[in-house]
This record gives sequence, structure tokens and C-alpha cells, in this order.
Amino acid sequence: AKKAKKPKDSSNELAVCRVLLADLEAHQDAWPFLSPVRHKSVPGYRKVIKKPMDFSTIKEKLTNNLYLNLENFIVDVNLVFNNCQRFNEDDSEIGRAGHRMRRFFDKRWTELLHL
Ligand SMILES: Cc1ncccc1N[C@@H](C)c1ccc2c(c1)OCCO2
Repeated sequence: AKKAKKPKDSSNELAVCRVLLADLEAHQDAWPFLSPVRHKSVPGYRKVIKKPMDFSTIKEKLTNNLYLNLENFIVDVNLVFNNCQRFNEDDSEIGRAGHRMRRFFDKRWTELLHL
């Protein structure tokens, strides 16, 4: 017989976003992602990265209710990591931090969703 699907409870999705963002900001490898990349101190960044994103901007958007659901929030978090992979060598301080942060995030949100 078909397994009955659990109804989706979207009421606490924004609370989950706040927990996830706090966990990202508290991570020891978060330092390259905490504030917007200042394109004056990073030559070429503005040309290469069309949609900059960072954890403080995500926090601002969360505070201003610009995320309608968890999915929209995850899109912006992944933008942080995809920008990082595009601009930084995998074998670099920032590149490695990005990979570690993405692995942490993927594990954390799947944990929270399977509660
Ligand atoms: C995520 C990212 N990708 C590419 C470049 C930079 C950054 N992060 C900025 C904050 C950053 C991180 C480290 C820095 C720096 C700026 O400016 C020069 C000194 O070291």
C-alpha cells in the first residue's frame, strides 16, 4: 500500500532558518562569509560574481521577511557557497572554508528537517 505522506508543516520554517543562520555564523570557518565581499579589496570580484551574497545580507533579508519559505533561504545560502567555489581555488584557505561550510550546512538542515 502507498505510504501516507506526512502533511508539510511550513509554520516553523522561518524559525528553522534563524537556527540554521545562527549555526552558520557561529562556525569557525564562517569568517570569509560573514560580511559582503568588498570589491575594492578583492580585484575582479564584482566582474566575476554577478549575485554576491553573505551571511549578514541573509540575516538582513530574514529580519525584513524577504524569505517566504525555507527553500528561498537555502537558495541564498547555496549562492554564498557557489560564489565561493567560482572565485576561489578549491586548494585555498577560502576555497576550503567554503567546502567545509557547505558540508556543514547540508548536514545541518537535513538533520533539522528529519526531526
Ligand atoms: C568569500 C570570499 N571570496 C572571495 C574573496 C574574498 C571573500 N571573502 C572576503 C570577506 C575576504 C576574505 C579574506 C580576505 C579578504 C576578503 O580581503 C583580503 C584579506 O583576506
